Amino acid sequence: MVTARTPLMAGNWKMNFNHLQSIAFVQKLAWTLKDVQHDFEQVEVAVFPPFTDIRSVQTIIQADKLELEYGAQDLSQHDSGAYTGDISGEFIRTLGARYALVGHSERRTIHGEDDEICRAKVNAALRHELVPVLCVGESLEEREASANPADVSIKQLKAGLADVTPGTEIVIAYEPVWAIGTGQVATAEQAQEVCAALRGALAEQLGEETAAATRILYGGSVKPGNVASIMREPDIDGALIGGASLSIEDFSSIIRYRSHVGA
Ligand SMILES: O=C[C@H](O)COP(=O)(O)O
Repeated sequence: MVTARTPLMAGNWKMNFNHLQSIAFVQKLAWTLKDVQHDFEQVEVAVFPPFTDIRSVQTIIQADKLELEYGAQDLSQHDSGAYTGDISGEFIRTLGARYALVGHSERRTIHGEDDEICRAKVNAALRHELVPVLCVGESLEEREASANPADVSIKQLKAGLADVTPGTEIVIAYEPVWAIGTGQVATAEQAQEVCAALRGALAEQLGEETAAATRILYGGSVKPGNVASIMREPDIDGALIGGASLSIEDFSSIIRYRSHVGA
């Protein structure tokens, strides 16, 4: 059973793997974790496939009774109607998904999603009983221009959660844009500094109790070699993993960070 702040290792596949590849990957991941006797009560594992793979991933997880969770990489802020190309939270929830990413930096920068859209998408996810994973983080220019590296993330968090009420389950993912896909991971101290500030902002907005129960993930070039030091930080409750989540070896090693020497 997943309890508050059970570490969450979330693999964001981005636009990788077609539905056939997704079936093979999920099966192999499950076998690998079974072989190493992964304890799903200690670390929750979730995958975020492209929309077209979600049904296949659901079928494998249900048929083999796997303890993996899954979610969508995005969702529409609308529920139904004339929104060509959009996918509603209701469709995603009907496929058994638990999570939906909102405001990933690639959505913000490539698709122009601003804080208002993210706010509407967080609300749409909650309307359909999906747990929104709100992604926040600063670009390199923003980090260099600001006295406080957490300023941009706090602004994005407050805007995205503007309509959320205390006690609601949400997940925050801090992803400094300069660390995504670059191999340039934030140091554990840099990540902790911003995640602690985000927890403070959550306390201001939703109260101490909700802040203490909310998982805050770090994302940006997480690999088997750096995950243990990141996970030692008190305000980091998991990782949102891009590139390394496409390799069974790397992703399962990240999931098993507790077994790393010195972890
Ligand atoms: O959603 C995942 C992040 O964008 C991190 O991607 P990355 O691990 O390839 O740097």
